[in-house]
Parts: sequence; structure tokens; C-alpha cells
Amino acid sequence: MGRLVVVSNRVADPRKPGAGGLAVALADALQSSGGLWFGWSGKVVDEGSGGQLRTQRAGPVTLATVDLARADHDAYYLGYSNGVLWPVFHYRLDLADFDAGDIDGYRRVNRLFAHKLQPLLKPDDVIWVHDYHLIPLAAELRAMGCTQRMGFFLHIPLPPRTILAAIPQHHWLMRSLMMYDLVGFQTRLDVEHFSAYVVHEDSGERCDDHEFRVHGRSVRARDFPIGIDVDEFQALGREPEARETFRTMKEQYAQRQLLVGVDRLDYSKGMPQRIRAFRRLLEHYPENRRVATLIQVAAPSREDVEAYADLRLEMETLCGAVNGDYGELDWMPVRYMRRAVPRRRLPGLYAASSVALVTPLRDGMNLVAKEYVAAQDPVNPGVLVLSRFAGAAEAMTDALIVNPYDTDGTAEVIQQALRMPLEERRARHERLMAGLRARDVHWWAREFLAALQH
Ligand SMILES: O=P(O)(O)OC[C@H]1O[C@H](O[C@H]2O[C@H](CO)[C@@H](O)[C@H](O)[C@H]2O)[C@H](O)[C@@H](O)[C@@H]1O
Ligand SMILES: O=c1ccn([C@@H]2O[C@H](COP(=O)(O)OP(=O)(O)O)[C@@H](O)[C@H]2O)c(=O)[nH]1
Repeated sequence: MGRLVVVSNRVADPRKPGAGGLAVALADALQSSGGLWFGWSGKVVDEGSGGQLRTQRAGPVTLATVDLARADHDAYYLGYSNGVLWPVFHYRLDLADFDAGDIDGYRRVNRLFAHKLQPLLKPDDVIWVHDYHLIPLAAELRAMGCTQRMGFFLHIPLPPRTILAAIPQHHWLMRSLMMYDLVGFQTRLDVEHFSAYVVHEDSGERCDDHEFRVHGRSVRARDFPIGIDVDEFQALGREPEARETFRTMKEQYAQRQLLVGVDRLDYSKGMPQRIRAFRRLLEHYPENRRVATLIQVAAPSREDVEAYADLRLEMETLCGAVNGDYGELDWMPVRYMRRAVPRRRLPGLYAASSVALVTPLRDGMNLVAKEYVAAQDPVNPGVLVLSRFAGAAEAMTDALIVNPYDTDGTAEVIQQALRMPLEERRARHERLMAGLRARDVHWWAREFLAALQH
């Protein structure tokens, strides 16, 4: 295979530990072939100083990053990517701001990326673009004469065509997507939504399971569910920081049963619904009072987007109310932290918790669900409560599956998780682990790249 070129909005140094699931995945693919990783530097600079390209070596990988001027960042990242595409792709038309006029900034940054990337490309490079920020990148590169193989992976869900069609520029956006040779999705459901769009909105045709003809081009689309690096995550759990976190939690909560939620503070993650379900658990099953404690980590995210600020207030009100109504001198039902926990501490927190609540209203995959399972002691594992609306639920059928909109139903399932006999916990954990190992992050990168080269 030719050199691998990865393009994503965020770029991380693959030599640094704990860079996150996606970074570990891409680093692995890049490390074996050597290659180039291109994207935003993470820096927002004054008008006029944007667009500066910097390259640096990180082992066999070259990192090439571009600074963004304030106006470009605000329109491309906050405005169109996270104010239009993110809510609509997560089925939240009510939260999308279609009038902001940010589409120009989105196009401008994709064009800027194409212009900065093109001189770095070689004719036999294989280009792998990631996520909704960069859908039009292939079209921009092709317009500049690039003929390399180009693949795209969407990390978030693709909604049904009737929802997608609410985006005023949906025809342009989906036409841009068809300029890739291969489009990867997290789940089979996303592929079905893609297919329905191509056939009914774009007068295209589905030739077989994965092959489509539209606008005179062939494009392939398939599900490639992303996994985690199980060995890497388990090794992290044996490091001093994770062990110390485990010990501290076990000591502090020796008389309690811990439940854990770890999410970015994002409306797609269903945190308010989760707090309500936990409250219902305390109401309906009073034996959990003074016993069950929910630790909810909420990592700040995209704070300049209005819907995220509203969510922050809602969470503070809900958590305050549960603690005010049910808390005792020596027990608080919810420990809510609006702060990220370093990834190297997470295996300890997961291992100390009897139950994980992963209950998004809609999620591309959700790697926390997989990390929680990987961190469990197989002799005495905890139980995963998982939303049917997370991409992870398509394969993790041995989790306890819930509908997060159903407060009573979720409370009942949490009770079932807290009371699950050891034998059943072990059996479910064993099957979940087999699934994680069979389709880990290395499998994901290998499968996608093999398909891209056919
Ligand atoms: O870059 P940010 O704006 O800070 O957001 C963080 C990432 O969030 C999204 O993650 C998605 O990818 C995960 C891995 O495939 C998946 O498990 C999860 O369900 C998705 O929400 C986003 O898609 C990334 O681009 C962001 O970097
Ligand atoms: O405080 C936090 C919260 C999350 N994460 C990591 O961020 C990733 C979140 O990925 P996921 O797929 O669950 O959701 P996303 O945030 O990408 O939508 C996981 O690897 C988590 O371990 C972390 O390190 N610290």
C-alpha cells in the first residue's frame, strides 16, 4: 500500500500515552505504514495569521497542522460543524441553528485544508478523512486534480433522510460525500440511512450490499464499528495512577455500591435523563438510599455553543435537587463533576464501580461502554447499562439495554444491574469481552484500509 495520509479535525501526537481512542487507533495504523497526519493545530489565532502550516516528526509519522483564524474557527467548528451538523446528525433538529450563515466558513476551512494538504501529497498516497467537520474535503481535493484513493469515516450517526433533508445544503453535502471511494459508518443502521438517502433523495441506485451508483460515480459504503485497544487499556489499568484511583474509591465507598457515568458534557449523552432515572431508582427502590452513589464525570465540551451552556445549568439543577431531597449527613446520592478525569485514572474508576450508566439519546459508538467492560475484573465484574441508541448497542447485546427516554424502565434495569447474581455477571462479561477482542481498534483500522484499497 502507498503512504497513509490521515486527515481529522483533531490531531494528537501518537507517541503520547492516553491520547484517546481515536488517536490510539490512527496512531496504530500510521505507525505500521509510516505516514502523514494532517488537521487543525487546536490553536485559534488573530485574523490574518490563520492558515499557517507547521510540520513536526513524531517517530515514523509526520504531523502537519494548520492554525485557524478566529472567524474561521467560529464558523467552521462552533457554527456549522457543531451548531448544524452535530445536532442534526444526532436527530436534534430543535437544537440546530440553520440561519447563522456559517456554511461559508465551513467551506472556506475545507478549501484551506485542501490547499495546504495538496502540496504534501504523493501520487500513490491513500487518504483517510475523518468525521463531519471534513465531509467536503475530497470534493475540494478532486477539484484540484487529486486522483488518489480517498476514504471517509463518519464517527457520529447518520440520521434518516427525512431528518438529513432539513439541512438547507443537504444535497451539496451528500454530493460531496459521494466523492470518496469508500464511506465508513459505525453501524449497519447508518448504512441503511445512507442507502435510503442515495436511492430516494439522489436518484441513485444500490448495486449490492455495499456498492452504490450515484451522479455517474461508484461509491462503496459499509459499517466498520470502531473498537478500543483492549490490551493498551488493560495495561493502563495496571499503572500506578489507575491502581491508586481504584484503592481510593474502594476505601471511600467501602459501605456503598458505586455507579459511574463518564461523558463529555453533551446533550447527545442523555445525562439529565440518567439523573432522573437514578432519582426514580431511589424513589421506587428505597433500599438503595444511603447505599448507591452515582459518580457522574462531565467533561466540559464546546462551551461557546448555546445548547451546551443550557445543559450545564440543567445538570446543576437536577443534581442539586436529588442531593437536596435525598442526601444525608453521611451520604450524597450524586457526585457530579464538571471536569475531565485524565484517561489514565479511568480504568481505576471503572473497576471500582458496580454499574456503568452509558445512556446516550444518540451516539455514534461510545467508547466509554467498551472501556468499562475492558477494565472489569473477570472474577467479579460490574454490569454495563447501555442505551439502545448508542452505536455500541448493535454488537454489545450482553449489556443491559435500556431506552433512556423511559425513566421508570431505566430505573428498573438499574435495579436489576445492582442485584445481578455473580454467575450472570461473569457470563455476560465473558461474552462482551470476546466481542471487544474480536473487533478491536486494530481490526477497525485494518478492515477499513483493506476495503479502501480494493
Ligand atoms: O473534538 P471535540 O469537539 O472536542 O469532540 C470530541 C470528539 O467527539 C466525537 O466523538 C465520536 O467519535 C467516537 C470514536 O469513534 C465515538 O465513539 C463517539 O460516539 C462519537 O461521538 C466526534 O465525532 C469527534 O470528531 C470529536 O473529536
Ligand atoms: O473525563 C473524561 C471523559 C472522557 N474521556 C475519554 O474520552 C473518550 C470519549 O469517547 P466516546 O466515544 O465515549 O465519546 P465522544 O466524547 O467521543 O463523543 C473515551 O476514550 C474516554 O475515556 C476521558 O479521558 N476523560
